[in-house]
Amino acid sequence: MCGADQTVAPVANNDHLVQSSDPDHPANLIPELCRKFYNWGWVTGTGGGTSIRHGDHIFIAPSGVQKELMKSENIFVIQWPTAKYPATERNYIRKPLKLNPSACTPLFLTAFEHGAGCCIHTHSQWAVLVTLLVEREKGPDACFEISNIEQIKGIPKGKGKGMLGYHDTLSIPIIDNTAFEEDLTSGLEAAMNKYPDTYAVLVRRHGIYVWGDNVAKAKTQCESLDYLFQLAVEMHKLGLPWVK
Ligand SMILES: CSC[C@@H](O)[C@@H](O)C(=O)COP(=O)(O)O
Ligand SMILES: [Zn+2]
Repeated sequence: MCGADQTVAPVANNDHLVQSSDPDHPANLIPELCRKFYNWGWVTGTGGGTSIRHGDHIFIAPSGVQKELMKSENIFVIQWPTAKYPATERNYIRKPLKLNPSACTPLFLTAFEHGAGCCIHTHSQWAVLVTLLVEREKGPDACFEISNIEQIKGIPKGKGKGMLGYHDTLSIPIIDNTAFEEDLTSGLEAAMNKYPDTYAVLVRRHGIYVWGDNVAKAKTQCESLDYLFQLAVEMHKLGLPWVK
């Protein structure tokens, strides 16, 4: 098309940031992943979610919506890097009308500060049950530990350290839940500082935050952990120890 009457469509609210025909674009991947996570019992009843960093943009789902029905047009975009607090000053460069960003946003941003490319939050019942089986008396030292199970090899030893081996012990720190999601942020930061090699933090009576260098790693690590939590619950019922 050419000629003097050619018009340029106005750019409204940076909508182009969530419009792509690439299925791997974060604005398409987040809804697609959440549909899978819903079917796995990870994000039912609006709980849980996921966020992806793509260059200097963070893609975040809205709050309180049916996560499995979300569309790319519902996605928020934040310019990265950004301050985590206060919420109102977050640098949203795309904000869908009539929606609020996920209450998990400061927790996702904490994972990105830690070098993650994707962070997944689930309300998996296996994760919740494991937090109930680990003794609470251990306080800030509470950790889920398991060894000598093949699937442990799906979890990294730490950044640039390769994957855990069959005989290694996997340790996932557990923090206490809070009344409001964003108040979990300091607990998450403390657990990350105490366990700098961890890629996940369990939240007692709530679920888990899992992150990875990219989407595939965050997803497969989250799958491996969920497998291990389910196995651990069944082992507990049979009186089998988690660590050999
Ligand atoms: C079922 S309510 C769950 C929320 O309080 C929270 O824990 C959660 O995981 C999702 O928060 P959201 O703000 O909808 O992204
Ligand atoms: Zn939650």
